[in-house]
Amino acid sequence: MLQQVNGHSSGLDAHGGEALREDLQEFLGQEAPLHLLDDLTKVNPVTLETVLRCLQARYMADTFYTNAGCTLVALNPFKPVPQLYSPELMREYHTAPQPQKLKPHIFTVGEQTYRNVKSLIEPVNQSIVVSGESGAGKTWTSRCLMKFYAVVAASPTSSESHKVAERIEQRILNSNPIMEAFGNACTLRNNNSSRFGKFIQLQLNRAHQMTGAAVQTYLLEKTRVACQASSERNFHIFYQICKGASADQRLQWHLPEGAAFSWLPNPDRTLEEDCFEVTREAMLHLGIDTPTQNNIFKVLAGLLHLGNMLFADSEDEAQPCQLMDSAKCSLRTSASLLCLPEDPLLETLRIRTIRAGRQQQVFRKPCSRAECDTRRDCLAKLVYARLFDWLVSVINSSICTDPNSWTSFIGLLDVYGFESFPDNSLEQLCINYANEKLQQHFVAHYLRAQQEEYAVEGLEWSFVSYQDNQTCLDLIEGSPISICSLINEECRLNRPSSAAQLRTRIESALAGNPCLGHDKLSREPSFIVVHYAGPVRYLTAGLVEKNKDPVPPELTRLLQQSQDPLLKVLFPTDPEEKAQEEPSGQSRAPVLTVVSKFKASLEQLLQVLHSTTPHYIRCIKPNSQGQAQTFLREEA
Ligand SMILES: Nc1ncnc2c1ncn2[C@@H]1O[C@H](COP(=O)(O)OP(=O)(O)OP(=O)(O)O)[C@@H](O)[C@H]1O
Repeated sequence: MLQQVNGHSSGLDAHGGEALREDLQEFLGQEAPLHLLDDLTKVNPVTLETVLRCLQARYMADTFYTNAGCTLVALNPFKPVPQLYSPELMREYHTAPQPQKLKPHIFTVGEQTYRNVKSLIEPVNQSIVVSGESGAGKTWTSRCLMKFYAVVAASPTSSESHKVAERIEQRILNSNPIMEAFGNACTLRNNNSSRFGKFIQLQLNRAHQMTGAAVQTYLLEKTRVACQASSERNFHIFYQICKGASADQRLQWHLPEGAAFSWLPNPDRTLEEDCFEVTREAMLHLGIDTPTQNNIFKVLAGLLHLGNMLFADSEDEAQPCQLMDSAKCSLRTSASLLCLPEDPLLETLRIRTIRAGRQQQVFRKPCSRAECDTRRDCLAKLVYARLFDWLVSVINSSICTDPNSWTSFIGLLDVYGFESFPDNSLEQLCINYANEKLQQHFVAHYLRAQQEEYAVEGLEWSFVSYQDNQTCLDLIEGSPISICSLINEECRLNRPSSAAQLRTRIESALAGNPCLGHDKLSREPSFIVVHYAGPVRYLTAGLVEKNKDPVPPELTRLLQQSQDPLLKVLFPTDPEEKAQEEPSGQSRAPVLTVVSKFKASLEQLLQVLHSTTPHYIRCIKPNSQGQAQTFLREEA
């Protein structure tokens, strides 16, 4: 990133432009050795064209890792390359006197990080930030790094401690199939797409052996339980139980072969991720016994039947909507699987209770068909999200050790990449906000720190102006007014406001920010945020409601009545919890919106990252079809 004074200027005056073209031609003329350039900073001149040519040449030569200064670029091979991840190779990088002299690899990053911990130079704790778009290989890379540490952070001398490390290592590795079964899904971009972010803290003792780990997850895409985009699927676990259940289990869970579920689209598509046995095995290893597993799967089957409960429009507004004839059986089955009384389940879905007046009188109001659907979906999302959090806590209690037994850690961050769809909403806003924060962290750490270091050392160099994304972050999260504060304000005031009004409020309050734009041609009310990775158009419709993520208290109370052992754990009848569940507008407690919770967890994460020495791996998807040996530059 740093440019020497005597090097080639990037300013394109007439002579400079000519010089650059000549350099470019000269560079591209040497096609043959291009793939041997193992550091993109050695590419000269550094242009999009030359960098992509270099990566392409390396990809075609089956060389998937390239340094880019302090970052490692990882190209997704889209084919198995077992020799690249063998334990022998791990040991080779681990024992090399100077691993950075070996070919670029994620193991170089892994080993460098490990040596940093051993060196005890502050900050001792390390983090590896794995970034890239969906399907680029972040989860794969994180998994490989975990395997690397499981091998190199085990003690070769003491067989007892080796066993302990292996046990912990195996448990840590076993957390992957569970989290992927419950948190990953097949999307248009990736058959095994993580629908949540995660930070794994690998904990090391004084002897630098792995003694435990802790997982923190971020923003599970729970809407997927009840709503899947066309050609996408629900979370893998639903397909696993439908495909992998035994005849006996099918009877117990009411899942006859070929049963159709509205929340289970594309069931005919079989993926390697559909392996129920792998999930069950991993759960067993982490201490989730067979009866508890069966309980989990029974509840999930209950949710599938819940999804088949379709309501008909009510002719009289004063009367509750009726269930469609075909859905009556689904009500019965769902109620029985969730151990809920049938009538209260139906009533809760179709009748809203409102408290009003000084005495908080309770009124019952029949819901419209759309409201019934929303309440049904909300019930499923509520159960699934709590189940996911509970699983993460079970995983943590199985892989965590006594806080006194570890002294340092290596954190692996696998976050969702930057997203831009034709229509974007709150989910993308949060994801892209997280990416802006990480980009800022990256910029601050490498570019600014290094340039300042050069200045202090008096080295001769020319200042490279880099894109600082503070303006964009001010727009999203700044104080006192930002997009986040404005949508939070709408939630707090709980006033009726249309999508158009929200757009106007955002546009007028933040007009001065150059990162805010608007799409004149857009028919739906929207605003544009010019992110570091490109402009994204967000629709304002539904933003406030999604941000509130309201859970009608009747739904929680209903689930607290369940006789199912798992649901009893997920929905305890704790008075404090009851108070928290009060919907916005009825409670005096400050509204905890999706955005404010996400912002708080992001700030916590950044604090952890700031306290560590960071390392970056940027995963790149060479084509969007997932094909090996294909590098499509226009898509990169
Ligand atoms: N190093 C690799 N070797 C072989 N195949 C790989 C490698 N990295 C990724 N893949 C393939 O690419 C697919 C997508 O990778 P992965 O799931 O890690 O992407 P991701 O960046 O985590 O995506 P998302 O953000 O959607 O979760 C994998 O399922 C695997 O088939």
